[in-house]
Amino acid sequence: MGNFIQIDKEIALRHFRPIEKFAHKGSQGHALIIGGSYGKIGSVCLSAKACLKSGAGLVTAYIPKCGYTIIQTAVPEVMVITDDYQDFITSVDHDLNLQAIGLGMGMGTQQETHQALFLFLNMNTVPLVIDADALNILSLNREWLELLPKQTVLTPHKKELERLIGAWQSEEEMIAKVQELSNAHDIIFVIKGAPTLIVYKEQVYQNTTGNQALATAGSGDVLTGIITGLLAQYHAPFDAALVGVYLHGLTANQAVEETGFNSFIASDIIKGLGKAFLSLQA
Ligand SMILES: NC(=O)C1=CN([C@@H]2O[C@H](COP(=O)(O)OP(=O)(O)OC[C@H]3O[C@@H](n4cnc5c(N)ncnc54)[C@H](OP(=O)(O)O)[C@@H]3O)[C@@H](O)[C@H]2O)[C@@H](O)CC1
Ligand SMILES: Nc1ncnc2c1ncn2[C@@H]1O[C@H](COP(=O)(O)OP(=O)(O)O)[C@@H](O)[C@H]1O
Ligand SMILES: [Mg+2]
Repeated sequence: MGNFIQIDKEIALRHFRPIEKFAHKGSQGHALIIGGSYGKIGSVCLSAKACLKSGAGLVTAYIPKCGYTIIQTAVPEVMVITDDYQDFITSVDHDLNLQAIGLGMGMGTQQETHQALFLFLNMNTVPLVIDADALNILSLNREWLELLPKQTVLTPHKKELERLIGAWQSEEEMIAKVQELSNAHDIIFVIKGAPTLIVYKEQVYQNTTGNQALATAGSGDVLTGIITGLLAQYHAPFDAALVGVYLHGLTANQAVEETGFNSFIASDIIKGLGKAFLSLQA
């Protein structure tokens, strides 16, 4: 591993913005989570709940109709807008006043969803966190990177990153290719792994929290929700990514005494966020 800036408690504290005493849900920002398809609505439930439990004031989920009862039952605090189509997203229409949007989890890569993403990116100006299938669709339409707002946060795991930038022979080559895209489009990359790296132009940060308990379905969906929740609270995108990655991993460090590495699931990250936030005090 190169000599990267280590994301520890001191660094995370420097980039963290506590909630003010006289905050109200309107001042804590409104986030939109866009994703889901038949059989993968859970990824949006996880992401939306993580977004709320990261302090966002309001969270709305934009999902296909099949997920309506599921998410309203699973996460009653989250408001819902449904696509016209039953099983996957075919257009993204909303007239909400938003501070952050997280998208891609469980979205699938149907042709109609490609079109929906293209039209959405052409009209969107809200800060974005892009994950999972939205990344996979971007990989098939690389020219759409031009449409992203400045300082958009991308959160690929290694396979999603390979689809986006092509294969690499070394970590140095991977980082060089990522920095090229980061500089060209003003993009923040959260390269999820063990450990996770955050690359933004010339800067490379390495997370110091997390463990193999996180190798479980939905843990990346939860991270997208956490980063989107911090972004909705007016953190700068880089700060939201850095603090989100730090807290996400910290929940695993703090939980394994009880769960072990095997019995820690993505919902446990959400459950552990309170304790992780409490640790983030001087
Ligand atoms: N409850 C729900 O609704 C859930 C919904 N989910 C949703 O499912 C969608 C697909 O997400 P996904 O990451 O599973 O699929 P995809 O990108 O095709 O990767 C598959 C292949 O890529 C590799 N690979 C995977 N991870 C890697 C890693 N960390 N590091 C390195 N390599 C890695 C590995 O390939 P292999 O190594 O086997 O060649 C694997 O076979 C997405 O929208 C997500 O949000 C999930 O979040 C789960 C819970
Ligand atoms: N062995 C590990 N050590 C530390 N973090 C891990 C490990 N395995 C997975 N993770 C973390 O878990 C998350 C996995 O994300 P992802 O593959 O997108 O999950 P999903 O798509 O199922 O939600 C990433 O944040 C990654 O850094
Ligand atoms: Mg993922």
